[in-house]
Amino acid sequence: MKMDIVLIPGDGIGPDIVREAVKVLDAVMDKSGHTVKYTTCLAGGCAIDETGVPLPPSTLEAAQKSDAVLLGAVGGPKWDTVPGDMRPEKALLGLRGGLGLFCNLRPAILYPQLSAACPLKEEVVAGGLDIMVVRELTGGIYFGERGLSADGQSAYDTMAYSTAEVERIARKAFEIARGRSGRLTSVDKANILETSRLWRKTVECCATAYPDVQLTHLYVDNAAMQLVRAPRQFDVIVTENMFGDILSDEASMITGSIGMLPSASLREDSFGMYEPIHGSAPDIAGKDLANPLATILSAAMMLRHTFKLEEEAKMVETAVSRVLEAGWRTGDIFSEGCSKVGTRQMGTLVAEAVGQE
Ligand SMILES: NC(=O)c1ccc[n+]([C@@H]2O[C@H](COP(=O)([O-])OP(=O)(O)OC[C@H]3O[C@@H](n4cnc5c(N)ncnc54)[C@H](O)[C@@H]3O)[C@@H](O)[C@H]2O)c1
Ligand SMILES: CC(C)[C@H](C(=O)O)[C@@H](O)C(=O)O
Ligand SMILES: [Mg+2]
Repeated sequence: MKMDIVLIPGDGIGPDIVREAVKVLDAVMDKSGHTVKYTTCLAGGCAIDETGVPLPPSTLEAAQKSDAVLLGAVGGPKWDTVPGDMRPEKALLGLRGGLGLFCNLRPAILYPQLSAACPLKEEVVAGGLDIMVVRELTGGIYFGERGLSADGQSAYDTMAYSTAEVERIARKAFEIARGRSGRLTSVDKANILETSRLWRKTVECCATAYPDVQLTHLYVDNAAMQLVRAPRQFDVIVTENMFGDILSDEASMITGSIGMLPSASLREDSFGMYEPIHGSAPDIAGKDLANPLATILSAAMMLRHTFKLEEEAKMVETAVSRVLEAGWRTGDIFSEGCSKVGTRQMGTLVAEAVGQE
């Protein structure tokens, strides 16, 4: 198979971590005989600096023509004062919205080797943790009308959802839950928000087609609390855009670090954009300190979801597991008795472990 992949390294640690994921993808190509063509494109702060806009039309076009996109991260203090519509983060919304990527999968898996890096008590996570957060990605408050009054003294953002938008993400979540333990938690704020009441009603309607899936509803504040009290009660969580953003950062820390959580942003066909859930981490950018595993695991999700190469995806995940088993850790997941490595060495170790017997 020939894969046409657009790379968008972005800002901060973005280039560091994408470089390591490419190392690992190349190792997979060597072992599997597939071939890949990379096209590197600008988005985010670096695109503002080069072209004056966060998402150059050429980047969106290249992404549209490709099979899949691997993105690092965008943003940083340098661009924090630019007007809202021109911020680096707008590039992400432009890509997600422009490519129609409504379904964001964020798997929070606690590798048994990383139990010491999990901040929760041992007994709370005993038996492991494997939660799939299904986040609606092209609607809600991120994409609603917003504004600032002329005198700068008031502002608004609008959260809007249609039944159709809720239905398509709910169906995805039910399908995913059906393929796992059959438990689905829908998270909303139906005690306050009209959009959440529509969300809940629509999810309930969808549920009738999935009698084998056990559906429960939680308010988002309770869900945030339950995630640290008893995270093992969750299997698949489905929620709207902003709640999913916040809950996935929280879930990531239970797995040891935000540097461990990959994501896939999907639509109905096989195209996808893959990125770690964390940001550009300006505090550690360019210092060889970033954990590249979330990006490497995002590349594994790309092999699985876009290219349907399950075996190759598992090769990458097994390689990560083996490197952790051997005690190698970046600073964010380090614990006593382990060996500390930098971004580059972690990438090299995983690439070397790919396809090892
Ligand atoms: N998808 C994206 O591109 C994305 C996501 C979130 C934030 N951002 C942007 O990134 C910038 C920084 O945001 P922030 O500080 O709130 O969040 P962040 O995720 O960049 O960093 C939060 C903390 O986690 C650490 N961290 C993040 N990724 C890490 C990794 N791979 N290895 C080790 N440590 C890691 C950072 O050092 C920092 O201490 C902002 O401009 C924000 O808008 C972009
Ligand atoms: C940078 C921002 C737009 C983005 C989001 O909120 O979706 C990020 O936090 C993420 O989780 O991917
Ligand atoms: Mg986020």
